[in-house]
Amino acid sequence: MNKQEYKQAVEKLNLWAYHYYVLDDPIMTDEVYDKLYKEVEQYEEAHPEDILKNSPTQRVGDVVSEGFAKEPHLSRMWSLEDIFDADGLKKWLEKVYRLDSHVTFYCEPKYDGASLNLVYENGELQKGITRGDGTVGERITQNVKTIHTVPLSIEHKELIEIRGEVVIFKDEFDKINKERLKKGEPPFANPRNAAAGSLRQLDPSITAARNLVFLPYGVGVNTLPHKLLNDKMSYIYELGFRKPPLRAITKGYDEIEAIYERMKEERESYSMMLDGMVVKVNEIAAQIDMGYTVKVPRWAVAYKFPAVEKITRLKNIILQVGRTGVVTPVAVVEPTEIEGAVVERATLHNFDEIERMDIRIGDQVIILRSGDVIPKIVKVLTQERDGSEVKIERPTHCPVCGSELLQEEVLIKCQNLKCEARVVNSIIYFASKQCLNIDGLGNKIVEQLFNAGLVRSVLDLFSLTQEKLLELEGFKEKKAQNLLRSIENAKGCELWRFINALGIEHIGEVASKRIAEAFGLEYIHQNKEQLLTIEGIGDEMAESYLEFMRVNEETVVKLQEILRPVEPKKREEAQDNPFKGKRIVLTGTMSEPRPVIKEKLEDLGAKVSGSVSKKTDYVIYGEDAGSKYDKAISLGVKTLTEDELKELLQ
Ligand SMILES: NC(=O)c1ccc[n+]([C@@H]2O[C@H](COP(=O)([O-])OP(=O)(O)OC[C@H]3O[C@@H](n4cnc5c(N)ncnc54)[C@H](O)[C@@H]3O)[C@@H](O)[C@H]2O)c1
Ligand SMILES: [Zn+2]
Repeated sequence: MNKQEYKQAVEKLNLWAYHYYVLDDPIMTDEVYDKLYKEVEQYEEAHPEDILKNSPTQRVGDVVSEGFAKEPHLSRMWSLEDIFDADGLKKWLEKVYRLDSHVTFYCEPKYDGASLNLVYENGELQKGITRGDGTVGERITQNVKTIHTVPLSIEHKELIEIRGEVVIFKDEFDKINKERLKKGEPPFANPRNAAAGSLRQLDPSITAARNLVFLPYGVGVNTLPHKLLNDKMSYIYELGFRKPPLRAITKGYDEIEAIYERMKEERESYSMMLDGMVVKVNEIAAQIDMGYTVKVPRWAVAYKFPAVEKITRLKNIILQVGRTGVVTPVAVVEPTEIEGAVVERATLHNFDEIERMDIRIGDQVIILRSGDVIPKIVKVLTQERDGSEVKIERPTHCPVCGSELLQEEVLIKCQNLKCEARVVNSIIYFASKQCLNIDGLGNKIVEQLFNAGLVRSVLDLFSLTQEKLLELEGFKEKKAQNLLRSIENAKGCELWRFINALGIEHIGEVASKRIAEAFGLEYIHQNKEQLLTIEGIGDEMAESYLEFMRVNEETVVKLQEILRPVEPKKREEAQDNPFKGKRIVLTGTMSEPRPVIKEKLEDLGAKVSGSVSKKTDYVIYGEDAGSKYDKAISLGVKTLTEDELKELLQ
């Protein structure tokens, strides 16, 4: 890098940082930002006389935006030095040991969210302030007060600044984005930007609706007597703040590496996004001795996890037609490795989204892969275009059957009930785990049966014979017998599975269960009024159900005769008890298997469901409770241990 390139790099970094911090809408991946940042740092080390005042290395990156009152921090807030691999850790440890060779290390997650400083005085929350430039932040107290995991008062009476990260849990993030897409609003690029954007809303009711969670990681001004950071943090958690999913005291390189590997492995299962692990000197006296650079503490470092966002190129768009006829665009991208997996496909949601992003074939894009979900395109790097990119047209005809497509709100649909893609996918769905769970009837086999003309509808499955199957490629006696047996085994299934397997639009597993419970085998002959008495079933669902039954009654009756689904058993009215009529969610490992406890609670007249919402009355948790417990806390839902549950029943 020469001086000219250095100047350009600083400009670039500042532009990217502006989009990242101020607009909460980054235009570059962290990986690329971090790489250029490192290069700038190296240049500055070699040429200290050239260091520009506005270099990102010279200041904490956030900018204080207009619209909020400025508020100075009582003590400075810092950023963190980043390291990316074992070598980086070794070098950092050498530096630390040169300053003090006796220290131990406190390791905890590096949460990917927005920093927040809380000022408590006389045990009351006085102020909530963003990090800003580290010295002055934005006063956002009203917004902060809407966050359930921020206690409004604490048992600690002396002045204290409690620092932490505001995050959005992953499931909440998915929910928000789904809702935004449904309303035709642009989805957030990632949970970090969603959290930062939600925190800095001028209207606190928007912040309140986003279910933000506060996770403390340190203190500023304080009078705490503890000599170890670990003890300080334990005290903070005791005050009513949320604990991290994993923290540990480590002695040195090997132990730090071990806990880093563990956290990296486990992070998928945590409710919040992490972008690394923070390693901090545990001894407070040593921290004070080591002090700070212009920007970061010398006693802490962020040991980053491999990036989940990468830049790649959009090669093409393919259209998939689902069982309901919805045509979904899927992006084909240049193969890119993310965390060990090669990514070649990514979701694009729908055509409104394609138009909103103005994504074109040939564009450079940022893709995000988190967990098992299909990677998403979160950003188009429009600034990188060279003019050769090609616009994407909305399809007018079904790519499979050629019939004209219909635009229904944000969805484009093939209306042809006989469309091959629709039929094949509905058979696949019929046989899938959450429906009739027919072993051995996956995508490939269904396509084979369809193409051979053996199965043109789900009814045909039940007239398959060994003879016919043996004519197919790859089918030997054993395989044919197994398939026929698993189809036979679907008979006598639970009624809800049967209803779910019909694939009625808007009627999923939960609704199917409720319909089965409410009406039993009378499920066909219901009217709208009766359907609407079921909790969770609204207008749209009821109408879709009725329309389906009207059109398909004959097939449904035939299927029922073949499959003979069984009704759920009726329970007797429970006697009065604290759980009667209550909505309950179970989580974690309990003294008995959860289905057993569920059964007992249902005998008491409780409704046990799988996900926590504001309407949940109790979350009962066992050991290793995870995201459901977290969600209960963030929503303010009452939680009970298994022992407390038993006590209430005595
Ligand atoms: N994509 C882009 O265009 C772009 C632009 C600017 C910055 N960035 C990213 O932002 C980062 C730099 O920003 P930064 O200066 O805010 O630093 P940072 O976010 O990497 O690290 C410091 C912050 O980490 C947070 N944090 C989370 N857990 C913590 C813990 N356990 N202990 C202490 N702090 C914890 C705190 O809020 C602290 O302020 C880089 O990783 C960079 O990739 C990206
Ligand atoms: Zn079609």
